Amino acid sequence: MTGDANAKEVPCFVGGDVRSNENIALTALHTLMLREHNRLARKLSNLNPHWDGERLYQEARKILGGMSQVITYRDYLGFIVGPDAMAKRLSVYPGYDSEVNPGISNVFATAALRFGHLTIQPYVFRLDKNYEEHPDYPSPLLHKAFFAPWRVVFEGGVDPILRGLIGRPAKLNTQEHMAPDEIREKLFKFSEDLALDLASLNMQRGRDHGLPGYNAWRKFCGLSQPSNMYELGKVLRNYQMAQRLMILWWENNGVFTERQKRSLRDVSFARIICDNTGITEVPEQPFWFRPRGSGYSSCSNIPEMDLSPGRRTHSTCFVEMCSADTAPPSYRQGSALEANLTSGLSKRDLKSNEQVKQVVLMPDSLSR
Ligand code: HEM
Repeated sequence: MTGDANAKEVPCFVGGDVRSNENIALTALHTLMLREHNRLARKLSNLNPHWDGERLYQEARKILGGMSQVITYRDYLGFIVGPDAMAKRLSVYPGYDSEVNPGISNVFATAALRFGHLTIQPYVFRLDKNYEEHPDYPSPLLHKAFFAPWRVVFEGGVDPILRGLIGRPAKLNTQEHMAPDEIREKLFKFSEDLALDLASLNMQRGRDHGLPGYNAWRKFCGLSQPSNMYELGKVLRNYQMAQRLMILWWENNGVFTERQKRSLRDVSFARIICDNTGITEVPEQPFWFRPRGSGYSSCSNIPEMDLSPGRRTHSTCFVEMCSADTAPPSYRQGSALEANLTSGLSKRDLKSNEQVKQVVLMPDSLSR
């Protein structure tokens, strides 16, 4: 499915993993390597006319596997880890060591290698043969290039895209420019029912995988472990960001007033069911199973949360009553604030309260 008016029906490329279609730049690289495989197979066939198809495939595949390691280790990694790490850890292959566990560590896949997400440009550049913006196929915004194989098939093939990858730089990674909205607000916008947020996915995936927190990794790297706002500001070289990070959790000072916190502590899952469904009788403790009867209450007996501490006369307010200028910073910045801990998103990247939209999930008959 795509939301682009020019989109044409083109099945996804088959590449062993559906992600070969994830964006057209990735599709272009997969296509390049696939062509290289076939080119090698043709050459090998000329050299060894007696080889059958299976042998040609396996030999070409073996060469390509070696090629991809040479290029990754010799040509790419040096730019990522720097010459010292290359010299210390990646210089000469020391030979097979059965004691070395070849598995990738959890933190590498779930956090470290995802550094690449901060190098993503908001456009997929497409350049002509002079390495200038392509006159016929301009560079699409990234969200218009997710799962869009039709752009490769009908818009000039892979050459303009490959020129764009080598003829334009990766995004510079700074505290003020971390993840662009193309991946924060519009990830897979046209192929998912709701757009996703890659920075949030990364953080949540870190929690799913039980990764230790920021200070644990600083310790691992021999760095200090900030324990208050001042120290955090110092290591981030950004006191404003440290302050925003420190007020994330709902019980922290400055997020809710004391009255609001008291009111929040009265919240109950039973009441939420009553308020948002046609159900009129619920167990007071929905997580404790008991057959209907004792322990069940009519919704009219279950107290509602008191929203009055959120009236707009207060300097802090419940989010649904706030306008952007009266909302405390934690709300103005929305859930993306949390992203700052690992990715340091800029204020301008963060969602303003005005942009928070209500999601209607209930049929009309049930909404009150
Ligand atoms: C347009 C470019 C990219 C997009 C849209 C993208 C998107 C994604 C998505 C959606 C995931 C899964 C997130 C989750 O549910 O946890 C992911 C995982 C990942 N990404 Fe990217 N990514 C891109 C580029 C990159 C780059 C350039 C790198 C590294 C150089 C990278 C490294 C990774 C790694 C290591 C994972 C975890 C894979 C796994 O453990 O299965 N990504 N990416």
